[in-house]
Parts: sequence; structure tokens; C-alpha cells
Amino acid sequence: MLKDYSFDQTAVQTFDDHVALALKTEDLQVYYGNNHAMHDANLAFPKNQITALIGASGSGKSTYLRSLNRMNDTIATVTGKIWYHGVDINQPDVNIYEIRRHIGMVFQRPNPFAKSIRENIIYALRATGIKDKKVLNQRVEQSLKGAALWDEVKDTLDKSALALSGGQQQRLCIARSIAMEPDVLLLDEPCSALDPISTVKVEETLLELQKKYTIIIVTHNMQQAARISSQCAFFHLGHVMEYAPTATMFSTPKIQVTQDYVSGSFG
Ligand SMILES: Nc1ncnc2c1ncn2[C@@H]1O[C@H](COP(=O)(O)OP(=O)(O)OP(=O)(O)O)[C@@H](O)[C@H]1O
Repeated sequence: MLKDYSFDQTAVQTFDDHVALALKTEDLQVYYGNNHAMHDANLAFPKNQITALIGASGSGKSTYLRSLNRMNDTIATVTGKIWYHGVDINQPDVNIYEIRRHIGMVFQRPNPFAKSIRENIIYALRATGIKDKKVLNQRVEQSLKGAALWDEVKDTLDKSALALSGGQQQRLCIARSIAMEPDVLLLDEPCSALDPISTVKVEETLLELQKKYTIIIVTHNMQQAARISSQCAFFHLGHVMEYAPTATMFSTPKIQVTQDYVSGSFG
């Protein structure tokens, strides 16, 4: 039986004005019909850092993450503000395709297209109007290098992406996202379908990528959050209960529900 934790006491850090933020949500609410799945989420994401979203199954992590680049538009009602470069991108007149170019997403299960490795990367680039073969090839190389996959696939770029291992496919999906030169990368449990060795490779890739991108990652794996994130947000039943530097959250959580969750005595 889940303990009855109060939602009144939360501990959500804010940032001083001198901290450059990539994204910020203000009173974000998400409703799936009558199901109020996310309540008043107020989180800010510092640039060029990794932030982890943690919490039990059904706590709203994916719901929150998907709202950040308007992936919930067709399935849920999302209210509140999502600030990106001074613009509230949760407004109806915002071009969502443009938003998703700047705020890219990598999903739980690697989902490469049934095309060659090269085509996986240049497919979306061509759609944005880039036709020059030299430029496209440069982007292929850059993004595969960025996703730490180049050395493994540089001689087989025209082979099917489906022949890659799960871990390689996931790094290809990361390469596909960064080929669009986004600003923010959202990742929804990107390692949950991967073996430990592939997981380490993806984690190393993310640690490197944060120099260029702001990364927000949903993970069930607290060790993963501890290994790679600078700060961590803990979600519980659709509420952000605590948001703090990761080391602080794991060593001295401020509120009971977080303490129980990180110590494994939750529920
Ligand atoms: N597409 C959807 N339609 C209706 N309800 C949904 C949908 N997606 C999520 N929900 C509901 O929203 C709530 C939060 O779910 P969500 O998937 O965001 O949680 P989560 O913390 O990401 O869980 P998990 O760790 O299992 O992925 C749950 O009550 C879930 O049933």
C-alpha cells in the first residue's frame, strides 16, 4: 500500500538570475480527459547540464517530458507556460515543427527508420531543404561522431540501420536528433531496452553532449541519474515533490516522500 504523502510540502529549487536557463515551465498542468496527470509543474533547466526526472511508474515523468516539445498536443490538454528563449511555446500559434527542431526527442525503444544508417540521418535534413550532398555528408559524420557511433559504422553507412545492435540503434536515434542541431534534447528512458555495456556508451555520449546541448532525461534508474545528472526532479502521482542538485537529493533529501523513494522504502 502506498503511504499517503502530503502534496502540500514540496522542495523545488529555483535559480538565480545569473544562471542561464534553456527551458522553464510555470504552473504546467496536463489533463488526459478527466485525469489530472500533472499538477503545477514549476521547473527550470540550466543550459548545458543534464537534468534527470525520476519517480515511480505513473508519476507523470513522461507526461511532463512530452509536454516540453508539444508531443502531448493531440492526446492531452496542457495548460501553463513553457518558456523557451523568452517565448511561451505553449501558445496555439507557435509552430510545433519548428519547436521540435529546437527541442528534439529520443524515445525509450530505439526507433530507427527501415532505411540505411545514412538515410536515417539525412531524411529529416532533406525535409528542411538541405540538398547539397557535401553538406548532408558532413552532417552525417558530425552527428554520428557526436553520438559516439562514427567509428563503429563509418564503413557501413549504406547498410540497414535495423542491422545495428539495440545500443547502436539508440545512439543512431541520438545522432538523428542532433543532426537537426537542436538546443535541448529530451530523452525518455533511453537505456531501458539496453544492456549494461550499451547503457554505459549512451551515458558517456550524453555526458559529452551536454557541452553542446541541454539534456532532460527520464530514468527509472537512480544510479544512472546519480552518474550523469547535475540536478534531479522527483515526481510523485503527478506532482513535482522535490528538485535539487542530484548529489543533495540522494544524500540529504528534504522531504519524506523523496527520502523514502531514494532509500528504497517507498510504498
Ligand atoms: N496517452 C495517455 N492517455 C491517457 N492517460 C495517460 C496517457 N499517458 C499517460 N497517461 C496517464 O498519466 C499518468 C502519468 O503517466 P506517465 O506515463 O506520464 O508516468 P511515468 O512516470 O512516465 O510512468 P512510467 O515510468 O511507467 O513511464 C498515469 O496515470 C497514466 O495512466
